[in-house]
Amino acid sequence: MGPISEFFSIQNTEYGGRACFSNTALARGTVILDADECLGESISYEFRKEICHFCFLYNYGKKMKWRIGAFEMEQLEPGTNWKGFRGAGLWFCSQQCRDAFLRQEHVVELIQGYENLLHALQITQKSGSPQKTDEQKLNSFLISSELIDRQWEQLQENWIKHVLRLKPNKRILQCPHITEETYCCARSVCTSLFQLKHLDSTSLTKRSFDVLQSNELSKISRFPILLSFQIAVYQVLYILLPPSLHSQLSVPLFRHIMGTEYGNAFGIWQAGESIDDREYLGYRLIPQASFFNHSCDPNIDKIANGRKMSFILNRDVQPGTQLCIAYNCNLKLPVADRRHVMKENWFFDCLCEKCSSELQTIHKCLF
Ligand SMILES: C[S@@+](CC[C@H](N)C(=O)[O-])C[C@H]1O[C@@H](n2cnc3c(N)ncnc32)[C@H](O)[C@@H]1O
Repeated sequence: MGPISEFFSIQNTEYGGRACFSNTALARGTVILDADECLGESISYEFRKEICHFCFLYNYGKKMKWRIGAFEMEQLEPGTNWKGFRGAGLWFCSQQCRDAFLRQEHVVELIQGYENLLHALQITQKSGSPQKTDEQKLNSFLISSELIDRQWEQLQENWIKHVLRLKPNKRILQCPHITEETYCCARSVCTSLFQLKHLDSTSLTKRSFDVLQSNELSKISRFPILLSFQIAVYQVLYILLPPSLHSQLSVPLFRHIMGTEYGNAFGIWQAGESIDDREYLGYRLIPQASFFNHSCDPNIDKIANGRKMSFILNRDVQPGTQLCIAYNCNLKLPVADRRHVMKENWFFDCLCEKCSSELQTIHKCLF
């Protein structure tokens, strides 16, 4: 994959896949990585108007003032009729953030994708509630990788072939009911498809994304209902993406996006509150920053500043030291509770140095 930073390299560990190790002795305060290239983000539906879509500012529930209107769209793409444009479900904290968002090359494709999804959500919301899903039944399936593969094969063999046989104007009828969750997830995949389409294939983000660890099986095994949810998101995108992004959508890429976002995404949190009190606002995927393992005694602090995420050493380290961050967990909890949080939220048994040594101590006391 090539180097990510001059300060560290990625190596295998015995306990938890790959991790980052310092190349030299490093001093406390060293910024070992500044990352601002996001491959996708998802803002929770209830907070969609309260978070700046560009810098992720959240101002204690205040609605963001800036939107994109038909006027801005006409400037971006003159000659297209933008009457009836709904703003693509985007809110910004300032004109600067809105303009920075609009300055992205080819951004009209992305806005068109968001707008289609928003339009479809609004139609579904007007048409009343969907048939109730039998969550209990869906969650009782015994999941294996073969079963997941089979479901996707069936989608390709049956549903996609059926849709392709229909006239384009009839395909919309095959779109599943869109919930707020489907909408948010589809939007996030839409962003990833857009970014991946326009990223240089040798860029660090692209190279990192390609080799991210997928947690598809562990997550779906824990919540089998997610398999049908993900298939529904795929169907929504298949029907609603504009042609420029539709051409990017394939089952393997979609599965990689969905499988990797779960274990690698960074939460977007309300700033300035304690870990137990702050609001969870959404998440974003920053592939080059996704090779840090978790430690319950992390030597790296992660600081979010607008779109940028900085990773800063909180102590001096020797060459070859593993550089770890803390995933979202209250580190003051006892070892069993911390490990429970990691298992429930991140689907792994934490084997960081602190947990290993505390577990050994408990073991020695008991036996
Ligand atoms: C964000 S990724 C970190 C990079 C990952 N190790 C890799 O090879 O791509 C998170 C995954 O790393 C592993 N991991 C991270 N911290 C760990 C820990 N303290 N104990 C065990 N596994 C860990 C888990 O498999 C987790 O799902």
